[in-house]
This record gives sequence, C-alpha cells and structure tokens, in this order.
Amino acid sequence: MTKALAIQAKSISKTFRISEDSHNTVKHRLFNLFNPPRTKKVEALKTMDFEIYKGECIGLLGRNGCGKSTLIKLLAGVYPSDTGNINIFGTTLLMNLGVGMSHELTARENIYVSASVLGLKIKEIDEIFDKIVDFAELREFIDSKIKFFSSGMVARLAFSIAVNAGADIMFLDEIFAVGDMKFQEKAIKVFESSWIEGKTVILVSHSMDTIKKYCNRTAFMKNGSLVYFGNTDKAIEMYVEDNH
Ligand SMILES: Nc1ncnc2c1ncn2[C@@H]1O[C@H](COP(=O)(O)OP(=O)(O)OP(=O)(O)O)[C@@H](O)[C@H]1O
Repeated sequence: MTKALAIQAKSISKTFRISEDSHNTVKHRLFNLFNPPRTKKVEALKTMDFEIYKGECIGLLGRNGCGKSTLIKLLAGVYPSDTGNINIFGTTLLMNLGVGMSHELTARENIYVSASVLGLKIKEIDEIFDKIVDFAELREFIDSKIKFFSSGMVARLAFSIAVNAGADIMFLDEIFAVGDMKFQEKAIKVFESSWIEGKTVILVSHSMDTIKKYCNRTAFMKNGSLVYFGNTDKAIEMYVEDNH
C-alpha cells in the first residue's frame, strides 16, 4: 500500500537579511543619507527536500538557531519559501506561542477565526466552543485580548483549538516547554489518546525523552541544513554528539 503524503517540500530555502547598522536616530539617518544600512545575510534554511506521510509523528532536533522554527514556519505558511515549493495535504495549525492568532483579538474571537481557518462552520464552532475553553482553562479570560496573555496561556489556547477543532497537521514548537505541569500532562494525554491516530505531528523539542517516546522519524538540523532525516535513535545520537 502506498503511504499518503501529508507534506512534501522540494528545494525549499530561506535567507533573512538583517540590518547591521542602527540608523535609528534622525542625525544618524541624515549623515548616512547616501549610505544605505549594511545588511547581513542569514541563511536560516539551506536547500532541502523531504516528504512526511499522514499519521507520522516527526521529531525536529538541532541546536539553538539551526533553523527549526524557520522550517516549521515555512511549512505552516507563515513565511514564503525563497525557492522550491511546499505541498500540504490537510488543514494545519501552528502552535508556537500563538503564531497564526491575532494578538489584538480576544480569546473568543481567536477561537472563531482559527477554527474557521481549519474549515469549521460557525455552528460547528459554537458546538465545540465550551470544550475548547475548558480544555485550555481560560474561561475567566475568554473576552480578554490575547496580547495580555502569558506565552503559556496562548500556547494552551492554540493547542486546545487544534485538538478540538481537529487540525490534520500540527506543528508543535516546544509545546511541552511552554505549558505548566498540568498543561504538559494534558498535552501528553492527547498524545497518548486515540485523537492522535491519523494525525500528522511535527514536534520541535529539546527533550530527548519526548522525541524518543512519540516520534517515528526524526530530523536533525545543523546550521540551516537538514543533516539527517530517519531513525529517531540515530537522529538523537547525532544531536547529542553535536552538543559535545
Ligand atoms: N524573522 C527573522 N529575521 C531575521 N533572522 C531570523 C528571523 N527568524 C530567524 N532568524 C535567524 O535564522 C536563524 C535560525 O533561527 P530559528 O529561529 O529558525 O532557529 P531555531 O533552530 O528554531 O532556534 P531555537 O532552538 O533557539 O528556537 C537564526 O540565525 C536566526 O537569528
């Protein structure tokens, strides 16, 4: 039987340009009118190809700054890729401290917006609304703008929307690191329930135990390159070695 694709990335890459000078004051700008700010290129993602299949739980490992978040932001459509193309087969939700959520909207409004992005009709969202709020334990704050939330509260809300509104593909960037103990236990329960069956999960984590427990394949990244993508134990070994 052929496996169904969830994500296909062909020759994708991303380079950021960051300003090296601080032409921030009026005086500085005037003196440097004909001298544009110098920019530095950061090759956050070097050209890479890979395929992820439906139902897989993929680990993403690598040291700080190696490009993990950039990669999942590209896959989730937050940034466009500079080259190549990405095919996504299913609905996605990126749960990285509320990327994809609007900080100017309340938790209630964000639930409706995000769940509609996931393809639900208003009536269907009405039906699961309480479940989302209770799972996230945010009833008291439901009509507050999420810009006043802590990062853990935003992560709880995003996770709850994705779990209850049924995203097919979830990008979890350090989900076990942002939540408090109780939330982590809930997240683990979700991972160990039948909910996860058939879902595709990309899990960024610095916790080897988490990656080992849940990921059937793991990618190891270094300096923007996808060095290895396959057996989880082997990827962990490479990551541990890279930390020595
Ligand atoms: N929006 C941006 N503008 C400019 N440079 C960026 C931007 N986002 C990331 N970078 C740079 O791209 C590189 C990869 O960053 P990224 O956040 O993807 O790493 P990471 O592996 O997720 O790190 P961490 O483990 O610390 O979360 C870094 O050098 C970072 O400074």
